Amino acid sequence: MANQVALTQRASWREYLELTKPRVVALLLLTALVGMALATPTWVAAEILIPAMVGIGLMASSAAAVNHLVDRHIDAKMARTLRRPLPTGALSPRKVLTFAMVIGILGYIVLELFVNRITAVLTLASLVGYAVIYTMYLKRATPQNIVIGGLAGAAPPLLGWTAVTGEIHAFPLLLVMIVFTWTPPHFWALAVHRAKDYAKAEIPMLPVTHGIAFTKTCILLYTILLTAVCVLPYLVGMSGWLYLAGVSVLNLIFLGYAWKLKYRPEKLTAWKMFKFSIWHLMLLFILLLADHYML
Ligand code: HEM
Ligand SMILES: CC(C)=CCC/C(C)=C/CC/C(C)=C/COP(=O)(O)OP(=O)(O)O
Repeated sequence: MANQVALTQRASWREYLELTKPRVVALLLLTALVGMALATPTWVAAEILIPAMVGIGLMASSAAAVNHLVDRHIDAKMARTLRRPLPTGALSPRKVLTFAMVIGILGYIVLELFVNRITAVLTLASLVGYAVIYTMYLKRATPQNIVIGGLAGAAPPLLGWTAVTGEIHAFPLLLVMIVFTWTPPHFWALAVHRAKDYAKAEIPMLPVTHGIAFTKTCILLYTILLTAVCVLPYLVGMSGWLYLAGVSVLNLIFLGYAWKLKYRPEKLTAWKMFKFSIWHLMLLFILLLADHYML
């Protein structure tokens, strides 16, 4: 009996954790950390680093939980998402709403009290951008949904920077541009792989509205654009040769995938490109960090 109770409790913890899209939030937090680090020549003071990571992490998790809540009916129609806590009935909509509100408000208070107003307000704007503008409106309205909605997910490097300096600067905006141009190849590669799922759920993702061939062309064009945007931190003197050399290798591999997907696709090329997109962005931000502290 006691074991049974412990098992139920553990299962429910896992479900709340799943609501927060933990791996996505972890990568968002890495980009915020790099935004903080690049804002100062020394290491970031723990008094800012800890509350900024906690506050941004809580608010991004809250946005992810709202996305689970609002999308529960379409998630139930797609093979990839039908085992989520709301479609399975493991959590009720009321519990998810309460959870999202509690962690969202907590995150805002942490940023407002221990970081600064500008970071709190910009993080709130990102939460609204993803949970309301993207999830409730754009996702169902236009195939450009993820391009525009991508701005919310691209904001964390700027949030990190403002947490340390209290002001907006062109340097973190370059990092925002990198994540912004990375998002279409990241998502459309997955959408090509899962096009049937999105069609079944009647979500107007690009492969559904404009076909697979056109989506692959867009992926290739955005990947070329991303390659150019990634050079900007080096050109403005924000990063050095270590970043430039590393990011060039990453971009060559990413371009290779985009080219293969368009002209020589195999069954799993789109899925492999999606998987690589995550390594691409993670290693790119680690390179920025290494370049900043090692050189
Ligand atoms: C509008 C923008 C975005 C859209 C539509 C999008 C879409 C998706 C989707 C549908 C998945 C799930 C794939 C699966 O079920 O395996 C995914 C996975 C992922 N995304 Fe994104 N994404 C976006 C932006 C971002 C951003 C900004 C980041 C981080 C900086 C990110 C990081 C990740 C990571 C780490 C995963 C893997 C999660 C896992 O393995 O559980 N995404 N993305
Ligand atoms: C405060 C702040 C920084 C907010 C960041 C917002 C955030 C969590 C962005 C992640 C983007 C993402 C995973 C989109 C997928 O949604 P989807 O509904 O298209 O994918 P799904 O079908 O897997 O749910």
